[in-house]
Amino acid sequence: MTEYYLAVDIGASSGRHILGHMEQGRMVMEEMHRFYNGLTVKDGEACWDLEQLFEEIKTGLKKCREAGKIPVSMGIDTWAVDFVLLDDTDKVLGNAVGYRDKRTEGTDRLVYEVLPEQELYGRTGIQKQIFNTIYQLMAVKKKHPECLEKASAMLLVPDYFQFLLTGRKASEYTNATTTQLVSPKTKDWDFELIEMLGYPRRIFQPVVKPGTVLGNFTEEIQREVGFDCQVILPATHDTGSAVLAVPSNEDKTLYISSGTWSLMGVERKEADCSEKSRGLNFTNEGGYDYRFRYLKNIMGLWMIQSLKKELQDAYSFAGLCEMASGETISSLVDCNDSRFLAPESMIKAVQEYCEDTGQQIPKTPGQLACVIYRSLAQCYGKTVREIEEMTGVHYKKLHVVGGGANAGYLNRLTAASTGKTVLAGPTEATAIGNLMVQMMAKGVLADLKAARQCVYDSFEMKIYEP
Ligand SMILES: Nc1ncnc2c1ncn2[C@@H]1O[C@H](COP(=O)(O)OP(=O)(O)OP(=O)(O)O)[C@@H](O)[C@H]1O
Ligand SMILES: C[C@H](O)[C@H](O)[C@@H](O)C(=O)CO
Repeated sequence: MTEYYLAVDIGASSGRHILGHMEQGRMVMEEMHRFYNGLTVKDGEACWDLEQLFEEIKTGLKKCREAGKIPVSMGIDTWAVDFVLLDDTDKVLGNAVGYRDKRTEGTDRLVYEVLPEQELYGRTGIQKQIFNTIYQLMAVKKKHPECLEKASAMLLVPDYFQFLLTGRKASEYTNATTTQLVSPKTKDWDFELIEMLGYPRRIFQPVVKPGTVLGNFTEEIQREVGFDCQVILPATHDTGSAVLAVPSNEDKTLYISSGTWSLMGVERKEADCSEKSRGLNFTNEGGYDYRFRYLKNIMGLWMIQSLKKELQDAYSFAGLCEMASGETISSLVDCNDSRFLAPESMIKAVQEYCEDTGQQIPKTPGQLACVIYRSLAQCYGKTVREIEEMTGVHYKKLHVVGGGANAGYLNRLTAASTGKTVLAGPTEATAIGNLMVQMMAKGVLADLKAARQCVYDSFEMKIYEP
């Protein structure tokens, strides 16, 4: 009988339930449910609708039952850094504020009053992003101290959903590292740092590795969805899952996990917490098997997503990409400029940047998309050179995984700007990486090497030469 495994992969713009099984040594995937995700404003704060997302999670589970494809196990991954605080009756305290909200403005200074930025990087290895959990908790401490006082637990978003399914609280390691409160040496919470910052120690749950069996569904969930299954923690940070599925067993592999963000980097055995690395704003995110993802967060296709939304979804992603490829405008923006993180209008933000820098102002949808794609590609080129400088390795190929691997024009630009052969795909890398960890935990895939070989054998890649 076929054994199914279920990955629930929720990105910042969409979520999906993907069932996976093995057939003659290959992984076969089937999409069971897909749903929208995005931020909505509540009490003046940009929030995730976690209740709605949990409903979608259960809807997808019911669809598996209806199809007669009940998974042996399941696991959830989402974007990183965001969390909920729970009181001692497990009720959520305050809003589920999203990382693009402005509440963290100025909280970096408050953190650095406790510990200088250089020291913080030296002990966590995590890139400064104003939305990291460390700064978000400082915002809560400043604006809603009563929430921190009442809190008995902090759970990152996938940990929270998995708690709702099983009744068990834990902090999955790969996602926990994005809080900037975990030590790359001990792979555990840095309680000294946590206490210095005045965050209550009691709210931090035990850190557990991907592959941990969290437990079975509660009786209530079993009754509602109509079956029971094990919850096995994947790399719950979606980037952690996506990078697992980069189809290469070569020691020196360069990748971009391309979705809402473009996460460009390499895998390393040790974290580089040096001043030089901090200066270039590289991060050392915790990965499967205690590998580190040495990478840079680049603003990514969020810019295209925002453009598409602002144009009232009049064009598809494929359409925008195609239109952009026919344009000749040469204006470029610095994608990592903070003005692009959460602008009221992405169109205006791009146009103003071009105006401020004396470049041609893009006007049409095609021109706007062209400027964004070209700017992303330029940023990839610069980042590759920095990675090569930091690692002392010359890379020949660049793997692009995630939804952005569909963007043919961007892939062509990327090959040109980096000088690397671009291998695009798989596009559902995050779900695949999620499934890989469950299958490794169950012994269906022997180890990471075998699992990556299986991805290579199972999914197509498109090749773009520089
Ligand atoms: N056919 C296509 N042509 C061009 N671009 C595409 C196409 N399909 C998807 N994309 C790009 O991929 C992006 C979606 O990627 P993906 O589905 O991995 O994101 P996500 O899961 O919602 O978010 P996250 O990266 O946070 O996980 C879109 O924003 C779009 O820019
Ligand atoms: C904030 C983002 O969630 C995070 O940095 C990124 O790695 C991600 O999760 C992309 O989906």
